[in-house]
Amino acid sequence: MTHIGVIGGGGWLAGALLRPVLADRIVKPADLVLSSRSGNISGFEAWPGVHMTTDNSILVDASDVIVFSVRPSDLDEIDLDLRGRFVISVMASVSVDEITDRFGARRIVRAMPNACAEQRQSFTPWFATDDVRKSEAEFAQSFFSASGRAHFITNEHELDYFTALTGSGAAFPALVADAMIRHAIEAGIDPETADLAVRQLFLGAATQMASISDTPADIVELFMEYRGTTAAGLSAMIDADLAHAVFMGLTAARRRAMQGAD
Ligand SMILES: NC(=O)C1=CN([C@@H]2O[C@H](COP(=O)(O)OP(=O)(O)OC[C@H]3O[C@@H](n4cnc5c(N)ncnc54)[C@H](O)[C@@H]3O)[C@@H](O)[C@H]2O)C=CC1
Ligand SMILES: O=C(O)[C@@H]1CCC=N1
Repeated sequence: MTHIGVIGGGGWLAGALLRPVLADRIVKPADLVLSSRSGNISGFEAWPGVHMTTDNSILVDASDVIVFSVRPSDLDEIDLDLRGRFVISVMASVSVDEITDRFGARRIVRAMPNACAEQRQSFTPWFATDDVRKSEAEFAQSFFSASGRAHFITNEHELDYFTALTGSGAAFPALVADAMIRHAIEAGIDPETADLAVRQLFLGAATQMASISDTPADIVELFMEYRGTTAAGLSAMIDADLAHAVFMGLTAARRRAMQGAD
């Protein structure tokens, strides 16, 4: 894979995915074309060789790999003939069948990264149609590995589930973190310290959960066994059915992901 074109290359997710790819030299700046509505894309100042355009047909002509990173609602205005081309899509809720219907491409990788890609900490499940060549699948794996953990899956429907579970990135943990910060402020801790404390807590917790073999359920059990302050807090949260709220949230997000592009 040599030349990469990213439609919607000025967006949040595209930048988060591409900066690690450029930093790791998986793609050379001169081999990358980004399209946007304005043609002026910031965030790539470190790689002045990157090409930018407002014209998606120029991008397609210059690229071996065409990456779609626009919002699903922006697709209607994109009219391209991609028959015989290799396409990677990171768009939520847009199936490979829809991409084939709209653009004619059959060699499609569909992936669901999240915005933690910017910190190289995305979890990125990806699916490939049967027609995708080995070299293209290898490119997809290395492209997404630059920004986190890329994970090949064989069932496209699971991507809609992962859109809810992990595509949301920091959003769901941030909701819990914000509730903790607000509680700390109500308890009299100054807002700056509360913010610092909870961010560090989440960093420590995430680092620990990623590095030890105990599951999250094991960690809860371990603290419950102390029958101390943490167990008192955990018991109250379990009694308040925190898990129910999480299940409701993930179910709503999955339902939305399965509704398709609108
Ligand atoms: N932001 C996130 O955390 C995640 C986003 N996604 C998916 O990634 C896609 C992009 O999302 P974001 O980067 O967050 O959105 P965004 O709004 O930041 O970026 C989309 C970009 O596409 C550009 N664009 C729109 N129409 C265009 C056209 N015709 N030609 C060229 N560029 C065009 C827009 O100007 C914008 O810069 C969406 O489909 C979303 O579902 C998937 C997982 C996570
Ligand atoms: O919230 C959204 O719809 C997109 C897809 C996954 C993350 N962001």
